[in-house]
Amino acid sequence: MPVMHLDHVAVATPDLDAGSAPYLALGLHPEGPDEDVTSQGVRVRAFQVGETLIELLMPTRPDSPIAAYLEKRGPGLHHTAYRVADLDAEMIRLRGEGARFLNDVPTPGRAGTRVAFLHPKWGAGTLIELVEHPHAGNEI
Ligand SMILES: CC[C@@H](C(=O)O)C(=O)SCCNC(=O)CCNC(=O)[C@H](O)C(C)(C)COP(=O)(O)OP(=O)(O)OC[C@H]1O[C@@H](n2cnc3c(N)ncnc32)[C@H](O)[C@@H]1OP(=O)(O)O
Ligand SMILES: [Co+2]
Repeated sequence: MPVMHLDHVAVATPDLDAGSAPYLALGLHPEGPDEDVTSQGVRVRAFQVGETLIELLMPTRPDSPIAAYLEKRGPGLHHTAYRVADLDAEMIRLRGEGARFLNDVPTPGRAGTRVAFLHPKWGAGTLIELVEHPHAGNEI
């Protein structure tokens, strides 16, 4: 069984500056510049907390999954993401356990990562993402 590591906790917000306020008050600082992830229609601002990031996600187009989430549920916790060393192998393993992925194949994520999402029904009511980093960060 692979070791899992909490890579990030994602929060949906309609406004990155307003959404940042609680984290700045907690004394956290953005990790680098905001990043547009065009494949997902989001702009991301990340705050490092230990080995985990809080990622604020703002939609950049109306068909973004984050725009749909904000419309239905309003701002709040969107998903948790777990770092894996080999995403393709982990997708095969989890499919063998009956997991229901939303992607057939990995898609680009933030900072050069490859990511895949599991359906919230499979995640017992939460959206779960798996993340593979492009370099040594995979050694977990
Ligand atoms: C920054 C880039 C990248 C990274 O590097 O980390 C990202 O994180 S991108 C993040 C945004 N991208 C995604 O979320 C992609 C995967 N998501 C999706 O495909 C869809 O959002 C979804 C999960 C399939 C939902 O799509 P939607 O059109 O809203 O479908 P439904 O309304 O039918 O939802 C089905 C079912 O799931 C519940 N739901 C939806 N979103 C969530 C959620 N975030 N957490 C928990 N549950 C969720 C929804 O309420 C429905 O439940 P029922 O009503 O009981 O059927
Ligand atoms: Co994510």
